[in-house]
Order: sequence, then structure tokens, then C-alpha cells
Amino acid sequence: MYESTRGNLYGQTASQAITLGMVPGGGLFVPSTFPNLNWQDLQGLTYGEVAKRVMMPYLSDFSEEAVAEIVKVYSDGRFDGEDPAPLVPVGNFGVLELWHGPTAAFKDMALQVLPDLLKNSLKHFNREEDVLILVATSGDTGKAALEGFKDREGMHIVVFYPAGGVSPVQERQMTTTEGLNTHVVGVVGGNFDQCQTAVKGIFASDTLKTQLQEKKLIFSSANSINWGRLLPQIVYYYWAYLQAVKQGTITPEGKINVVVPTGNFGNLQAAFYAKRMGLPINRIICASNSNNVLADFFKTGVYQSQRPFFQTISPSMDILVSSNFERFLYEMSGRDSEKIQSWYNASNQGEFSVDSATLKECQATVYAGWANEEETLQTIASSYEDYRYVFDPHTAVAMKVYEDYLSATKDQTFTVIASTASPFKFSSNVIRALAKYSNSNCSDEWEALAGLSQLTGWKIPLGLQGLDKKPEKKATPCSPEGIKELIKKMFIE
Ligand SMILES: N[C@@H](CCOP(=O)(O)O)C(=O)O
Repeated sequence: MYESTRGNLYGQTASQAITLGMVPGGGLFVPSTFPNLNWQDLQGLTYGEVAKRVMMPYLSDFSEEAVAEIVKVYSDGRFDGEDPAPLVPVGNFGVLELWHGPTAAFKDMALQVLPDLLKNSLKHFNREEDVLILVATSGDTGKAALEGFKDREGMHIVVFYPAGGVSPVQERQMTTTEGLNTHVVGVVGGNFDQCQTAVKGIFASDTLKTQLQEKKLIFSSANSINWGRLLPQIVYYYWAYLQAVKQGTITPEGKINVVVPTGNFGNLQAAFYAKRMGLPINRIICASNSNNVLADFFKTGVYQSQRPFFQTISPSMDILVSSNFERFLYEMSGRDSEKIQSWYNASNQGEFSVDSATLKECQATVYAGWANEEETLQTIASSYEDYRYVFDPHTAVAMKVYEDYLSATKDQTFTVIASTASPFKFSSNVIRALAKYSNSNCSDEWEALAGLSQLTGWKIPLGLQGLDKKPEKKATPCSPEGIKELIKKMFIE
């Protein structure tokens, strides 16, 4: 069963948690208990079978047949190659490539599954309304959600992204999505946090919900605030461990570290849940870009989101209000929903501080660091120099923080770096970092894609090929303050 981080709802089924997306009245759904799952029982299974074993205990109102059907996405050709999430040995660490799905970002690992989780949930929950999925994106979630939900019967999706705040490829990916049920909104003069806050505000509005209900529609979310988004993300940490054992890089029972480039904290929270289920994880390393609110928090215990916002070359991490951090603090505080309530009430003023016991627990669980723009570019170059491996700017942030962690701790534990996006999504910045090695003169983003392919010998991911030639559905412009009204206009009036 599922309960709210804020103590305002208990005893909800998986179907209810997934359908609602977030707790009405505030808070996020978390499992009331965690199953133990021994990685040894998963040896020799395919990715889909591992996914079924990891997810099943959390989906107690789903049949085994339904889950078996859902995980077929991992082997039906949507992910390129045999393995949807290969662990690539690089130097003496491993890079978990999570970007072999249709949109070339880790979000596909969950967003190819969520539509079916939601479809089954609606059935169990006896809901006959259509679903209106609202998504805030800083770049990657948007396209992955559009791709997952396009043309799904009874489902409509609207994605809000900060206009000018995502990479040109990310933007074009969104605006070229097909499907009659897909809508893209470019929020002018706003950042991801404003998009996310507006969407959360809509979920919390009883008036809007009632008005929508009259149109036979209900709201849900495809962001990682939705438990159905987070659950499939736990799977790949098990998968990484199994591969490390198979490749002989760790001895059975050895531990791994995982490094996660962090934005909304969902990917990191999924690693924490894997650890909680018994996966032998030593340190979870949280990597931020110049929007280093989390790195500061882990030092001081103060979450201070009211600070300058930086638009960076790792746009998917340009976030100051990391939604899933609430789930993390729930666990770190000993599941104290009163504390969560008070901290998140204070967070409306832009800052809260946790007590020293909670901070100690946070610091014992996670090591946090950050990398600035220059360091990110340098890390792309030095990793290419050292390993002939090309990181996208987000994973380069993770790599830099891992290097800092190594110098600070000398920890020899085998480490898995979660690689969250293909470098081709950020070609011009990657080419810029690798200028010394490349003689391609790219006048625009599309030439940079070709240039990067030429330099690395890597194929441009299928979903990014010919993007500049595809017909575009221009994004609807909107101000952050106008988001609510726009939704009313589109679906209620
Ligand atoms: N990094 C994200 C922001 C939203 O995160 P989510 O995991 O909650 O969907 C993005 O690329 O949009």
C-alpha cells in the first residue's frame, strides 16, 4: 500500500497512487513498506524479467500476466540493441547507458512503461474518464512523455517547457511529435521550477478538478512525482549490479557506488529505493550543475531554493526545487510526516532547514558535489582524451563529481555512473568541448550532430535523425502565470 509523505493519506493501492500522480492536498505517494529482493535470484534473467521481479511486489493490485505484458516494451524493438541499459566498462568504472530508447534519454526507461501502468490502474480504479497528463520538463522528460503517450486511447498530454531553456535538439524533438493527443507549450520568461509549480498548483485545485470532471477528464502526471514513473527506474540499478557481476568487475556480494546526475532527484531516489530493497550499494553520489542547491543542502542542512537560477549546458538539471527530495527526506527523518509538513510549508518561503539527526542520516547515505560549466566542458574533453568515451554534459557533471569524490575519499569501490542522455542531444556543446580533436566546422546544431558522429564513429540515435526536416507543430507560447488559464481554455471552456 501507499501513503503520503505529509501524513494526509494512507492505505492507497498502487493503482490509486499511479492514477492520482500526486497526493491531493499535497505530498507524494511512497510505499508503506519495502520488499527485499536478492539480486542473486535475478541472475540469468532478461531485462524485462528483472523489471517484472522488481516491480511486481509494488503492484499488488496488478496481475502477474499484466505486468509480464507491460515489460515486453524492453524487448519489442523500441530500445536499440539487445540490452536496453548496457553497462559499458570505461577505465575502472562502468557507465550505465540509459539512453538507448526512442528519445535518447533515460526517461524512456520509465516512460515507455508508464502509459500501460496507468491504463491498468484506471481499470482497477474503475475510472472511466479520459486522463489529462500534465508534464513539466527541463528538456528530457517532455519528449519521452510525448513519445510514450502519443495516440494512447483515452489519454491527452500537455508538456510545458521553458522556452529557450532546453537544447535545440530537445526542443525540436518535442515540437515534431506526432499524435492528435499531444500538446507542447513553450513557457516564455519562465524556468522549469515555475512550470512544475504551476502544474502542481493545477493538481491541487479542487475547482479545476471539478470542472475537468464535468468534461469526463481527470488529471495525472508523467513526471517522477508519479510513483509509476519512479518504479521502473529502480530496475536498472539491479540490472547494473547484475552486469557488473557478470563482467567480473565486482565479486559476488561486493558493493557498488552509483553516481547520478541530479535534477528532480527521481533517478537518485530510485537508486536509494534499490539500496533499501537490499541491493548492495555503498555510496550514492549526487551530482549537480551550477544550480547546486542539493550540494549546499548536504553540507549545511539548509535547502535554499530562493537563489539565482542558472541556465546551463546541462539543461535537464536546471532545477532548484527537486520534487523527489521530499521522498528522500521522508525516509531520512524516520518517516516523520509532521516534519515533512513543516519543512515544505516553510519551503514556500524559499528555504527550510532540517534537524541535525536528519542531516546526519542524509550525509551518511549520499555524497554530494557539483560541477560548473567550465569543469563540465573540461571533463567531456579529458574523458575523451583518457578513454575515447564521449559523455553528454549531464553525465560529464556526474563524472567530474565522481573524480572529486575519488580524490576526497580514495574509495576503491566499483562505481557505476548513470549516463542519462546521449551526447547527440547536446552536440554543439559536446563538439565545442572536443574542438581540439575535431576539425568539423559546424554552423548549426544539425551539422554538429553529423560532426559528432564523424568524430566518434557513433551512429546518430534513430530518434534524432532527420529531426531538422520533420514537420513541426509549433509550441503554444504562454507565460508562467498563464498556465492555469491555458489549461482551462484547452480542456474546460
Ligand atoms: N530533468 C527533467 C525534469 C523533470 O524531471 P522528472 O524526472 O520529474 O520528470 C527533464 O528533463 O524534464
